[in-house]
Amino acid sequence: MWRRDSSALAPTGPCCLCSHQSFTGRLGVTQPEGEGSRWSSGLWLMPTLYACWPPSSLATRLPSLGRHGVYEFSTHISGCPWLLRQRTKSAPRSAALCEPARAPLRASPRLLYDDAPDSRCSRGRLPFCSASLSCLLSFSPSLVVTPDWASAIRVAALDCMEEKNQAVCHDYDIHFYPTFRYFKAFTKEFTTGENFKGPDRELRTVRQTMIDFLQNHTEGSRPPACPPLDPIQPSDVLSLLDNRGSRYVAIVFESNSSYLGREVILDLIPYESIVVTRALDGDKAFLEKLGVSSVPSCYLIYPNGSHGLINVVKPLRTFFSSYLKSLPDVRKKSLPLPEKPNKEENSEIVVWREFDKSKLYTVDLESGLHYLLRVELAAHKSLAGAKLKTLKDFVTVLAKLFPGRLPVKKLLEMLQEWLASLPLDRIPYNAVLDLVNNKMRISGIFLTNHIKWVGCQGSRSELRGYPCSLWKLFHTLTIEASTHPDALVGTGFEDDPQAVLQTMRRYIRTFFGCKECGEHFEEMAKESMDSVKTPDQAILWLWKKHNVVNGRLAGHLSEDPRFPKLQWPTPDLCPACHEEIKGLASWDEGHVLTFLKQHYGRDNLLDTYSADQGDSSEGGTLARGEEEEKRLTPPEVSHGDRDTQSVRPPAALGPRPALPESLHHSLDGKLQSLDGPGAHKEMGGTAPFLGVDFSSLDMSLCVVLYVASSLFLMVMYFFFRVRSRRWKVKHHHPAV
Ligand SMILES: Cc1cc2nc3c(=O)[nH]c(=O)nc-3n(C[C@H](O)[C@H](O)[C@H](O)COP(=O)(O)OP(=O)(O)OC[C@H]3O[C@@H](n4cnc5c(N)ncnc54)[C@H](O)[C@@H]3O)c2cc1C
Repeated sequence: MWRRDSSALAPTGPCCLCSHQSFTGRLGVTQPEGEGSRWSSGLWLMPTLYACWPPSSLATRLPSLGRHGVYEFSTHISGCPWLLRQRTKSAPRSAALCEPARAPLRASPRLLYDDAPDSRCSRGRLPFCSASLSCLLSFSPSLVVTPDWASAIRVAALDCMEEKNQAVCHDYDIHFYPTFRYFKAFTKEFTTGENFKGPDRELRTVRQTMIDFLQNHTEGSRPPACPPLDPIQPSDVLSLLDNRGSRYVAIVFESNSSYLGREVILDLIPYESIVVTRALDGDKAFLEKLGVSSVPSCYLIYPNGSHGLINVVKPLRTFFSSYLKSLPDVRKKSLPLPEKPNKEENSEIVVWREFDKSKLYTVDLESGLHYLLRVELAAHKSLAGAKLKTLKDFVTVLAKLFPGRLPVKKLLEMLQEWLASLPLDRIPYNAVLDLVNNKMRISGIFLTNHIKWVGCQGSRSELRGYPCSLWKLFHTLTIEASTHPDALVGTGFEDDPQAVLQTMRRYIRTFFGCKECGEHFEEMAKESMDSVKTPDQAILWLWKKHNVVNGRLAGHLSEDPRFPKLQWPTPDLCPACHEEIKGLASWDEGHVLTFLKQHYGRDNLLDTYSADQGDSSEGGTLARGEEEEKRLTPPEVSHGDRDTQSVRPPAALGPRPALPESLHHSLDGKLQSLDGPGAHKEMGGTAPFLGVDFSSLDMSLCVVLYVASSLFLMVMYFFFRVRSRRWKVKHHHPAV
């Protein structure tokens, strides 16, 4: 039976890292497909104290984990069953695990997950919980340090409380918790690893120890992905200045004791077209010659040979890294995407639209709304019960809070009023579509009927798009709810600080085409949405959760290399949002809130690229020849069993790679059906009547004729009536 010994949990400094521990690991093990070809070093930590079980070795456990286990073991430096468990979601995470570990572990390396903020575990909110294993379990192991470093050094945590792990813990002779062990790259033989030797267990110390550990690899044994970390000499700097190359070279000048340069070097590992190196500040005359008056400073050599110091608001790691990552042509190395079966789709040309990332574009929000109302909802043949309620509430929130252009707002209001006045408890989706398409042709009501991404455009057609616009829409709604508190009066949502979040949550759960995303979001919502007590907290909640998703998806196939998933806003967008406490990057939430209100506020909305509202002839812009703007009107007929399945967006909508394979297949099937004959028939373009197709023009003429003939009949009626009266008066002979 395992036993908890809370007295032994006390953070007794170096004692927790006693040298007699041993812990094995073929960490620094292989990628599955490479079998030894790609190696990285690794660190394991043992954050909780529990007794261990009888011996067994990790090596003997590996075969039983199968290929998947080896994969987990290698890519995340873990063969830990709990990691597999986390992956397969077979066992729920236990929040209760936080509890026993709280106080005793206060001084442990809580900031190991500094780069993956989560409200339950992040610094400041639940500091005592922060070192508990369950918090660690919440994150992808590579995030425990930072995803950018993952190809050089990986981190995994092993829970010795888990019965399955106790044999391993015993085998490695783990007695104290947390225990950190380092395993060098290319380690083939069984080794117990190196113990962490540091003055404390703060994240900064652990991170710096990791850097030392990486640097201590000899030249040939360093993980291939890890760039040289030693400083270069002034003569090397001079030769770099003389040589023009095809990429940027950044040189961080710093003092001997600084780790900033090495951190920036590691931060830039996944980026191409840039090399980062570091030099020390020993030779003052040389620094003066370059104009370096203080350290740390970053000197940049541009591909065209020009060079100079870069200007950042604060000389901090995040600011330097963010600046370098945002240089023109500096991109995240792209991961090979699975080949698309359709060659024609492959050759699609994406027209690039210049945009300002500090602005919000109406066209993104409207394209998102178009997709949501005309494509995503179209997957549901009819709407009833909870589904209908979700739609009604969502449209109400949209109608009251959408900050965009008037014709779109009017359309949403019309839809909301119609839905609210419906006596029915089941409506066909087509009725909604008729309204969205404004078949009544009421002037001043209009929503674009095609996709055009600007701030949400991807460098490839399958990246970004709709999910990006959805995030932006939801952020905008939370801001509107906070800045216009009266907007929801009379809707039943007044005084509900969670109104937008809960409505969004239900929309995502019920209608969002990416089911997996919906499940992830639901998990986060369950965890902490209820803690939101004010509209401002709702803004911050969504911002934090979006960053959690960003953290989880960094390096994922769905990541656009041109728009890497970063913790947002980046320092260049909001320098005041970032601060450093004890060497650790952190957020100033007050400034973040101000920034979000400005960024997602009405005044920041740009109408550039938006469809001309006067041109409500559906697809005016398309007619102007922008080939990549596909109309996305689903067929009105044959919904079949679509009620239960999602219509996958065409290539332009993303995030295709993020979706599970099975979903791809079903969605592709739907898409093919959309591509079939008649699939692109315009909604409202023709209306069949007595077997004859009438065009919109025919219908309009009918209405005009109808009105004209009614008027004519009325005029005739009054004319004859007046005439008959006159005739009566004229021929009236009063009786004598
Ligand atoms: C609710 C929801 C859940 C999702 N879950 C998953 C999932 O589980 N798996 C998956 O593969 N994909 C998921 N997605 C899709 C994924 O999050 C991205 O939307 C998609 O990969 C496109 O990424 P992007 O680069 O356009 O940036 P996005 O993450 O879509 O962000 C769009 C824009 O919002 C701004 N932004 C970024 N971060 C923040 C922030 N923290 N706060 C405010 N604004 C910010 C930036 O300007 C950014 O360009 C989800 C989408 C949504 C709407």
